[in-house]
Amino acid sequence: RYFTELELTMFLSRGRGAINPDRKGIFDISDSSNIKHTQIGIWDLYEEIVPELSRLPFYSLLSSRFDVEPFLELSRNAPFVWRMLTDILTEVEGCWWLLGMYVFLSLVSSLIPAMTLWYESQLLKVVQTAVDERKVDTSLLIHVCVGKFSCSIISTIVEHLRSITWRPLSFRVRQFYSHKKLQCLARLDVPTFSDPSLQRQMQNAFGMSVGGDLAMNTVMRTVHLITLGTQLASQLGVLLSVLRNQTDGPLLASISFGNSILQYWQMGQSGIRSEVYAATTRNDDYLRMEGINQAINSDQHRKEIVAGNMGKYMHTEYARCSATLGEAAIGFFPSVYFLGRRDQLTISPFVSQIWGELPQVVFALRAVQQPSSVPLSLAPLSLITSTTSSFSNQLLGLFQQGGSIASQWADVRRFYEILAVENRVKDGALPFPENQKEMELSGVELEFRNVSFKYPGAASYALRNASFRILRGQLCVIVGTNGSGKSTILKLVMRLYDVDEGQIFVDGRDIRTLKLEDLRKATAVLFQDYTLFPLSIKQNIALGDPSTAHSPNLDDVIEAAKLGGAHDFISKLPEGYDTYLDRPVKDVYSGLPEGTKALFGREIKYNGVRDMIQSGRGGAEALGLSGGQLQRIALSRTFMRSLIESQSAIGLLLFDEPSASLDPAAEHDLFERLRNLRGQKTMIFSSHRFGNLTKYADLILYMNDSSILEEGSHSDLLEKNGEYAKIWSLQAQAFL
Ligand SMILES: Nc1ncnc2c1ncn2[C@@H]1O[C@H](COP(=O)(O)OP(=O)(O)OP(=O)(O)O)[C@@H](O)[C@H]1O
Repeated sequence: RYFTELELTMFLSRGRGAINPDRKGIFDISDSSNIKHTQIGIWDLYEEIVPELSRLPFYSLLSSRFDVEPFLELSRNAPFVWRMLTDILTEVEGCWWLLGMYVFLSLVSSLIPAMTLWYESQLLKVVQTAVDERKVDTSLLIHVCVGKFSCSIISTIVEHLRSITWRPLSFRVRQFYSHKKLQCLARLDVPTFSDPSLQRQMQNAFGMSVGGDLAMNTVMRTVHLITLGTQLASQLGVLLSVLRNQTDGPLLASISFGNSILQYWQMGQSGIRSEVYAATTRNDDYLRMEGINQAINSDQHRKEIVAGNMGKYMHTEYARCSATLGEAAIGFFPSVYFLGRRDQLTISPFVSQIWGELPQVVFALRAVQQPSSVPLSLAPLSLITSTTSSFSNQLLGLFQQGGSIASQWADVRRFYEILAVENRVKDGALPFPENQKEMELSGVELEFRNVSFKYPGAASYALRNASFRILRGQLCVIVGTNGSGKSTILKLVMRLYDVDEGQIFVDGRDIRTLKLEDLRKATAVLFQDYTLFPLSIKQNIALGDPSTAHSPNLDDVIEAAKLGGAHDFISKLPEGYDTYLDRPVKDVYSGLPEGTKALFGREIKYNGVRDMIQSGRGGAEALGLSGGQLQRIALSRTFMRSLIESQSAIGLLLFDEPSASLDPAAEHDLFERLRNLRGQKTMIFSSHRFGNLTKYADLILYMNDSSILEEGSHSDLLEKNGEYAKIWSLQAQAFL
């Protein structure tokens, strides 16, 4: 229970020494020798204890416990980055030269700082000679000035060209990877997709954005790392050439360099130290505050809040909790930021400040000690300190980039792993049905043999030792109490999940041997927990038959809607079949509220935009459709594939509570239509209402507590005078 409450936040891209978040080992918060507990406001933070020195760059190389993990991690991820690069180069049109150009320009721009530095050193030389000898080397001065100006001009041109190349490159890569991501997700089955570990992996790899951002960021950061390396090498060259001619140069350079390291160390002082940490809060007031906050902000609860008069209470309660908590009423990261800092003054900023002054002091001391060896001007001192600090900044930049690139590369690996993830429900090899004509005319035969099934992660069975047989063309009704396993049977027939024990046979063949696509093509289903897509009503219905959904025949859609009892109300909507059930793209308006005259007396009206959108395709949201009306749209989608004469390539119809939101007259009509239209196709209904259908059923399965208790026809079961008969008479009495 404790762990499920934990907001487990692994190291994402916080820089420095990335550690593989899915590395083996246990993060056990009760292990106090490895995990440190800190209370920050209302939050309990559990951090893996890391050695203090590990915040130094390349600590792992220097320490006695040589830690190869970050390097292994990089080498493990490198092939995936390589694959991404080859994918971009080979599959994205025109990316060869765009990427080549981008890398080339980046390299050129990385050499410019060193060239500038070199010209600066030359300039200082000119100044020093002028001071020493009272004469100016004009040709060198002109040479240096031209060089410096050229550097600035080249740098501006290169930056411009880089941004010109970057735009199309980034656009194409983004588009390519968003397709790839969608394609990958579209193929995942139910248990694989809802697996929490895959969900977490997707969160890391996709984040809030599409894969394109990941790919483009990786390319950019990797190129940046390479150019940083070049920049560093070229600056080192300049630095060495400057140091070579200066007495005390190495001493001054190492003092400046030491200061940069100290600053880097200070940067890591505040906040969370370890890359593996978890934080949780069990503060009742805070939990309640957040609950109220979420309820007030989402439109899902508005009805209840208004009707139940809860607004005022929620507001006062929120204020009370907030007052009780005071400053601590904030989320985890702000808590770390505001409350986690140690307020006492530490020694290191003083040290760093004083250290910053050291080069000048050393220089002065040396001048006093050995006046003859020191030049008259301070030019070399300033050159050495500026060159060294620029160099050490680049070097520290490299350390930081090196750390965050590792986590970026890890995201690339996760991305490709998700692309390759295998569905849990394995495809079969046998085509289905063996005889299409026969199936269309007389349906399929279905048999469950000792089937038991648990939902992934669930503790108890949703279906236990179920055995039954439905012959071709039969109508089967599954009745039973809530949660008894009715919908589960239908989900297993669709092979959304695989059984844990026992077998299911379709036309005498094990369901696992059949091609999944064929099986699903031969079946039409309406789930109890159906969903409608944020697309137009026409597309929602047309998707019942994906093979024609890209340009559906409107007559077929209307016919399906008539069968589903939806046509009448759809045609009354202003946009008819083009009405969007939920607009997937929100319109954009400026921040000023409509009707306001705040803008220098001008009235704000957005009607123009709205009319424009509504007169176009896919207009207003179909807000205000009732539950029953939405169910009819879902029914029409099922009919789209199943009962239209021209497209009746199916042999099995599954309906899970198809009439739950329908009024009695509509329910009666629906059942009549279904019975007439199904012909000889096999049909299974799940329902907890008795009567309308059970009378006509060839087979009734009465379920309770995940098991089939009784089976037979209506008259068989009445004769048996068991549970079914009891409930039947209860319901019948209610109507008498
Ligand atoms: N996705 C799921 N994950 C875990 N458990 C589930 C899931 N779906 C259903 N269950 C559980 O499996 C059992 C059977 O559920 P099922 O939906 O088959 O019942 P049902 O008979 O159709 O109920 P109802 O009449 O309320 O629709 C229930 O105990 C339910 O809580």
